[in-house]
Amino acid sequence: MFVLVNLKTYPCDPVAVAEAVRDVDESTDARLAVAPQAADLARVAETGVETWAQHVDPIEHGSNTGHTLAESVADAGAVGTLINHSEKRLKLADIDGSVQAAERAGLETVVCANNPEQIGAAAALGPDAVAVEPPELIGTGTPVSQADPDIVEDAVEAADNVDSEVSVLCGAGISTGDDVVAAGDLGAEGVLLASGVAKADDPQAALEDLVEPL
Ligand SMILES: O=C(CO)COP(=O)(O)O
Repeated sequence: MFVLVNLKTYPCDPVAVAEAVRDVDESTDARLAVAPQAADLARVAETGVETWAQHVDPIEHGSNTGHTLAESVADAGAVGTLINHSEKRLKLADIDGSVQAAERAGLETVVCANNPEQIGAAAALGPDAVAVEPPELIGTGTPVSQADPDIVEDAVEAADNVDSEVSVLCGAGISTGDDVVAAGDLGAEGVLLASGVAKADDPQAALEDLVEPL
């Protein structure tokens, strides 16, 4: 299983969480990674943890003030990027452009979507993976893999119908090892999660619990 920890703009210490993710990664067969804010990418990557961006824009080098260039994200040490997170939604054409920009820069891509119908559309754009995250469950602590298992199974089917090479992750409310196991049982190859680790008093202990059954 792939466990991708999105730090959003939570007031955690990104380097401390990154070090915890790195240390737990060494003790498990699961693949762990962390997605800090763009401004924190370089110092997070310096810890040695697998580092992802939260977003890249559908642009090239040039006059694009305030945008996030995929090549700069890669130069800062990221190996992948989220695209179209529920909290950073893009137009379809821009999702397509961001996937192309990420691929141009050698970044792995996970395109997020709200439901299985959108997952099918996202898979058609050729990312490495898609992630289904029902917005109403994000940050609630109610895990999608238990509260809405159909949405995960339907997302897996929708992606498979379009392109069987595209992996499916799920996210929202996932905070325990049981939640991750349930996601895997529904066909997901990984989970996206945030508050369960980024807002935990002890992020390392939260991560150890998450990967313990994997
Ligand atoms: O949005 C998410 C991950 O990208 C999910 O957030 P929570 O794990 O806090 O529900």
